[in-house]
Amino acid sequence: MTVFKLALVQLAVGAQKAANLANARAKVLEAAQAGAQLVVLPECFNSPYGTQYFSDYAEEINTENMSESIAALSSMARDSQVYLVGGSIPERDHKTQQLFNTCTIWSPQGTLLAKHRKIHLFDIDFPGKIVFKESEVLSAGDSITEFTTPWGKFGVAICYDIRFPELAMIAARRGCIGMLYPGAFNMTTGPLHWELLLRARAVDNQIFAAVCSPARDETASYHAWGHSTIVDPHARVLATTDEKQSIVYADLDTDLLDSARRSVPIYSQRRFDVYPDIAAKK
Ligand SMILES: O=C(O)CCC(=O)C(=O)O
Repeated sequence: MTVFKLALVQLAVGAQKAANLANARAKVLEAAQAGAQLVVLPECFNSPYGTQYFSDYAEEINTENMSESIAALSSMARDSQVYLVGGSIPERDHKTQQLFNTCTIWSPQGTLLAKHRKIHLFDIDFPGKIVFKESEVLSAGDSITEFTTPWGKFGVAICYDIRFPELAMIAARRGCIGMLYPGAFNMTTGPLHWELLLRARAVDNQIFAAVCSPARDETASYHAWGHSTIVDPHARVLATTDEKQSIVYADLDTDLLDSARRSVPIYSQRRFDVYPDIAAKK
């Protein structure tokens, strides 16, 4: 049996970047103190969420010459000795000047393990409820992201990416034991789909899945749903919260992967003679 502790930091995020970074650092250290070995921060944790903010808060991701948020992430991983999925920040590509919504993933030594640029941009028009068009300012990433820990591999994707089951399916079939999603759903699609999508990704693939939101700020232009949640390979909710700043913890037992897959053996029942295996390497 291998058990490790996952923590989701549902962070209160405001307009001051330095305060957001200091708060993230304090909460990551608190999670590590409580025994967490893998910690996730929310989507857009260094800036308020909104297309009007991305350019002002954007940073280049350069480990040779670290900018404010990148240096903060590296040192919070190192000082707390955890694997850190660093939520996301608006990234400015040095060469093209394009902006991306990007998650960086850090080792307990503070080295960059991987980076995920949000692949599916959040462009929705829910009449009378919410219109949001990330593509007005952001460009989309074009690669699938995973990283390795002592407990197994994890796939990473950002918020709206969770609606595209292919990413979790590919990660799981390539051996990932879980999907980690920094996210920031809203007051319309949060109650409708947040938990449903997370549990669907888990049950489809019999993996762990977790989604980490910012806390809700009623004074901000975007009201995040909150409710950061961790589910197991049976798609049971292991831990969740409300809309306020908090840390959500769960002990993940990797034996559950085998037991879920033995009980409902979809891994050996797939019919790639009838439909293609989208995870097959071309
Ligand atoms: O898919 C949704 O309903 C919300 C997605 C979102 O908020 C995002 O991608 O940032």
